[in-house]
Amino acid sequence: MKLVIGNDHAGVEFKEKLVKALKGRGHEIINVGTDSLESVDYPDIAALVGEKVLDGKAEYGILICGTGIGISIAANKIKGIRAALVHNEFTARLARLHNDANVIALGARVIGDELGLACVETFINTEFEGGRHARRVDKIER
Ligand SMILES: O=C(CO)[C@H](O)[C@H](O)[C@H](O)COP(=O)(O)O
Repeated sequence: MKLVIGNDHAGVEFKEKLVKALKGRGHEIINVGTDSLESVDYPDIAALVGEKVLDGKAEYGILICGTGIGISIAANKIKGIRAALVHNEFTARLARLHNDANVIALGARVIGDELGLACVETFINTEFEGGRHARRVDKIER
């Protein structure tokens, strides 16, 4: 699957591990995050990831900052982006099943490497359930 990943300075190490693991599982990764520990502003990264998802260059986006909070707030300002801050496999699954989220946000200073990878795999492998949830997602979009 084609995925776009973006991170700020707080998420460099976690991003590197995640990218390595995802590539190892056959995914194609577009990296628009920083690879340096020098401070950058997470809204700029959220914008880059949002653009790739909306352009169809990637099926899903992955966003990483220290907590996942700032970068998900920023991404959710972009029309058409539904970013879910996820802390476990349950919320990763529900973000797709019920919310049709197209971006997963993770906190590098919150989540462990293995759990973060499991969350991403669960997220990208879960289909939107539609039905009553489609009506609600439509209302969000409007
Ligand atoms: O978690 C974040 C935003 O929600 C960011 O990744 C930053 O780490 C956080 O804002 C702290 O910023 P700092 O410049 O690294 O102190």
